[in-house]
Amino acid sequence: MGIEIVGVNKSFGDFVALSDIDLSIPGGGLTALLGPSGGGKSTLLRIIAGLETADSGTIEIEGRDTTNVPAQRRNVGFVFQHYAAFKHMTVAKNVAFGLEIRKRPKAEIARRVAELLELVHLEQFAHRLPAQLSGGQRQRMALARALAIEPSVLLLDEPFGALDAKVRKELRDWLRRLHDGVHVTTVFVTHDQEEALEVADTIVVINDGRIEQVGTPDDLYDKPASDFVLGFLGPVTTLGDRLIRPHDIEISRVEQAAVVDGPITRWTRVGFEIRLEVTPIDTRYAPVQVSVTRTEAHALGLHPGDHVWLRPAVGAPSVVST
Ligand SMILES: Nc1ncnc2c1ncn2[C@@H]1O[C@H](COP(=O)(O)OP(=O)(O)OP(=O)(O)O)[C@@H](O)[C@H]1O
Repeated sequence: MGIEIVGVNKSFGDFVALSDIDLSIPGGGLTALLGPSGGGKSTLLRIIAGLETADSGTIEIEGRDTTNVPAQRRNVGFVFQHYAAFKHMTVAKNVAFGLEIRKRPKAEIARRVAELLELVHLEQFAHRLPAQLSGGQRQRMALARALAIEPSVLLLDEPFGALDAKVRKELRDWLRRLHDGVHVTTVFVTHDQEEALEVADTIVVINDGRIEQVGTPDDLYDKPASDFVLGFLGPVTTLGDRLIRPHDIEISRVEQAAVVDGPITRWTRVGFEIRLEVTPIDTRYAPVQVSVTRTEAHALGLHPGDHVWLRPAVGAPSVVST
């Protein structure tokens, strides 16, 4: 059933943080709220959790209207970027905490904690203190703790944001696998488009307090609804009067039907990729950035200064430049 958000607005003083948000988050899926800093992602997540109240609108979680239900009764698990663990308690005690305050039988708690620690691959760290874990291990403990109460939804606010790139990458693969095993409706906030494209089933792009687009990673990548979405998911350039990705441009050294033509005025090698700038002879148009692999450049016989003809590759997504 998932989460139904209808007509949510939120302002802080004069500042509009969220404007008329309507959103259905599918049950059992992994949904990313993606957008630039300050766009309103965390505010929306906190409203779903009940940590913040909307000025208007309703929130339904798994078919139950929770708009006026306090956070602790919404049955949500929440993980923040900087997880506040109980420093004096062992990892196992931290994970058990939610079950202990719910006064579950001791044997059940012990069994559940063992299961959860296995799930997050921390079995051998059960008796350590949080300070004796790495950042990535601490976030995994936070997830185990959030999952302990068997929440109907799991809400993650930049859960890997404070970790270095390599650990982030490992944890995002791990989160995907964990979710494939647990299937709890999960919503996570990220400003990293690669993280969202790689991990999520559904991506909600949020900018300036509004939803720009909702779709699968393929939908967003192949059919961006706006120049903002196209630009947010990776590098873009202008080709004539359209925005397009630099690797979606077909380049030719022989004259062909083209949007623009002109000399290669810049040539930069970055690993396997060559980034070119072509300055159109038609001065109404801006220089175009084109990306080709070294193999392609070689096959096409391209060199700095060559005159080339550019057009969009067949099926390449593009939007009118505004
Ligand atoms: N309690 C508050 N009081 C005043 N302004 C707030 C408050 N909480 C958030 N804001 C403002 O609302 C806007 C949206 O914040 P929010 O944290 O939701 O954005 P975000 O998209 O999650 O960005 P980030 O990735 O930087 O956290 C920001 O401009 C922020 O300054």
